Amino acid sequence: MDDKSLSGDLQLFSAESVAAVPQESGTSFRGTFDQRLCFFRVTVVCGRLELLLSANISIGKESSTNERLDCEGIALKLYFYRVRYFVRKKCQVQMAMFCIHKCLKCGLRNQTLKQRGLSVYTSVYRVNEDDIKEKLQQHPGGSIDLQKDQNGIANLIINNPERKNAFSGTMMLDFRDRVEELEHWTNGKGLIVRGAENTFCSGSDLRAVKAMSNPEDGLRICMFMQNTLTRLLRLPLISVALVQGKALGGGAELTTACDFRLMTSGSEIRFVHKHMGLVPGWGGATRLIKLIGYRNALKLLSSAQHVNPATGLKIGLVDEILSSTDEGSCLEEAENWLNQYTGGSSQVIRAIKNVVVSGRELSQEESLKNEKSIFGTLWGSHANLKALDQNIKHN
Ligand SMILES: CC[C@@H](C(=O)O)C(=O)SCCNC(=O)CCNC(=O)[C@H](O)C(C)(C)COP(=O)(O)OP(=O)(O)OC[C@H]1O[C@@H](n2cnc3c(N)ncnc32)[C@H](O)[C@@H]1OP(=O)(O)O
Repeated sequence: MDDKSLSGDLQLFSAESVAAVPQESGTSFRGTFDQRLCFFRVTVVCGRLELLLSANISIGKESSTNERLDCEGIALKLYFYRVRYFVRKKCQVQMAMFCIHKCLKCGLRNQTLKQRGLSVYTSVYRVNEDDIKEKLQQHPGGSIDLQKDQNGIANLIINNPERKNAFSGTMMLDFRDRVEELEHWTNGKGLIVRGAENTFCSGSDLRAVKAMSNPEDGLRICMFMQNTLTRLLRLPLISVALVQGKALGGGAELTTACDFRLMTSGSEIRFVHKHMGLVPGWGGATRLIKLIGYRNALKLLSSAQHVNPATGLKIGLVDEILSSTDEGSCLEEAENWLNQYTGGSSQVIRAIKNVVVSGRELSQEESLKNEKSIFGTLWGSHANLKALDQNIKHN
């Protein structure tokens, strides 16, 4: 693994961001830099506030403006787009520019001065994660299991069958850790998200929900899960939710954080939030609208209706109805379905996911820039040269 740790002081140069960040607290950062991908993940710490940001970096030689700083002969420029965070009141920082100094112990000098990185996606927030971590730890049960195979396909398994795979507190923490592990899995191409023992997931563990039913904890859990599911959706892997049995509440929301959904006959997806006196809080409503449109999303959320495979297919929530129902055969079917999209070089598959996600999440201009940058990483690459050598015909 090429990752290097960085830490140091942080200077904020955008007037807007300076105004938004609490000035009384020292601002510092810690982070990791993936040298292979030129991808930088950093947690900015302002007192009790923590922002989790990720970006690629462009390395150039000029250094004159405020946003650039010459570090050991290499100017670093980090752009964080649309940084959103919450202190007591909501703040939004547009285009915060960070400059890093005294931190380049990682030998960036030896890097090629060529931009090779992944895109700069909008960042996700992370507020007082430690506070909620302590509380989540008090609600144990089940696990989130990750199996990665040699072909670049992983299985992420929600494993708490005694409670129909409801998410206990520790499972939420596990889930975040497994997603982080996948973020670092550079050979990966595809991901199947499924539940143990023939059912998907019944949402949050209601015992934990009851114990943390105050609004403060509710918001913290909501942000924690939004963060993790956003990271899941942005993984450079083609992901599929294999829905067997029931996907309820948070479980239904989880299906929307995958690129595709496959359902077995007899299974159902159901946004039961209305009946719980709630709306989705794990980002499920936001994603659902993108998947099935405003009107269909409004219908599903306001009726809390059961979505069976046929309805799911009709409204575009579901991509395929699987013919098998037993666990092993379903999994095999799901793997075969996914293989249609994950064949070939992992670099290319990951790049495809990258440009598609950035096309959806970024402005047209930002996405075009990202596409150019990703294109630049592939032009003349091994896969590209090999294809040229083979003189392929596409008829
Ligand atoms: C909506 C907000 C959202 C969030 O943002 O956090 C949530 O996800 S809240 C949770 C929403 N989900 C539910 O309300 C599910 C409630 N449970 C059911 O509807 C049913 O249990 C089921 C999931 C449809 C399964 O029904 P069935 O097949 O008949 O099995 P059982 O009912 O006997 O369940 C077995 C066992 O599992 C326990 N269980 C199921 N789901 C949960 C859950 N989410 N949290 C805690 N425990 C759950 C169920 O209580 C049974 O246990 P015992 O009663 O001890 O036998």
